[in-house]
Amino acid sequence: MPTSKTPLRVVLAGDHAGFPLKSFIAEWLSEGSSDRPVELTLKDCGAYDETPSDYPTFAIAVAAEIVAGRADKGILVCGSGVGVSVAANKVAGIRAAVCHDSYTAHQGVEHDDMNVLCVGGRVIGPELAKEVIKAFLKAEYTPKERHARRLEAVLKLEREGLPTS
Ligand SMILES: O=C(CO)[C@H](O)[C@H](O)[C@H](O)COP(=O)(O)O
Repeated sequence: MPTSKTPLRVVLAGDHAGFPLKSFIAEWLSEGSSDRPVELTLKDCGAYDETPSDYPTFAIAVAAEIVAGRADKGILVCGSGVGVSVAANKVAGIRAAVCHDSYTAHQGVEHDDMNVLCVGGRVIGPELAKEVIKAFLKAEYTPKERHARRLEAVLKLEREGLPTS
């Protein structure tokens, strides 16, 4: 994670169904926008128009940036947020969730170390999306013992699969 002096590295992507909202988000978070919630750099991995496309492509693009250490947090947009979250969560190291309210968006980071926020472009409008994204980007994981214990159990499941007994 960045220090207070380092900009947050954010990666954004979405399919055709998410394209209108993703475009709005990209413009809002772009360099030069006066309204950005935190210091950040933004990488936009597409889609770049509403030509029908497949959401796993974009979940993979965002997950790859995070797993490679080139981004700190990701934002994915599809029709409902579900497709991209299901796909992104298949990647080790990704903790993605659909959030359409700001409490879930910040609590998911604080308790669960969520690193990818998924939103549905056919579900929420741009102003609510801004509130949700603002909460997500500003939040930091709180390494309390109970959160760390639960997160470690999740990471063990990711590493080892289901317990045999
Ligand atoms: O929203 C989704 C699933 O919950 C998907 O990720 C896609 O965005 C959606 O299925 C696209 O729908 P379309 O009918 O192909 O436009």
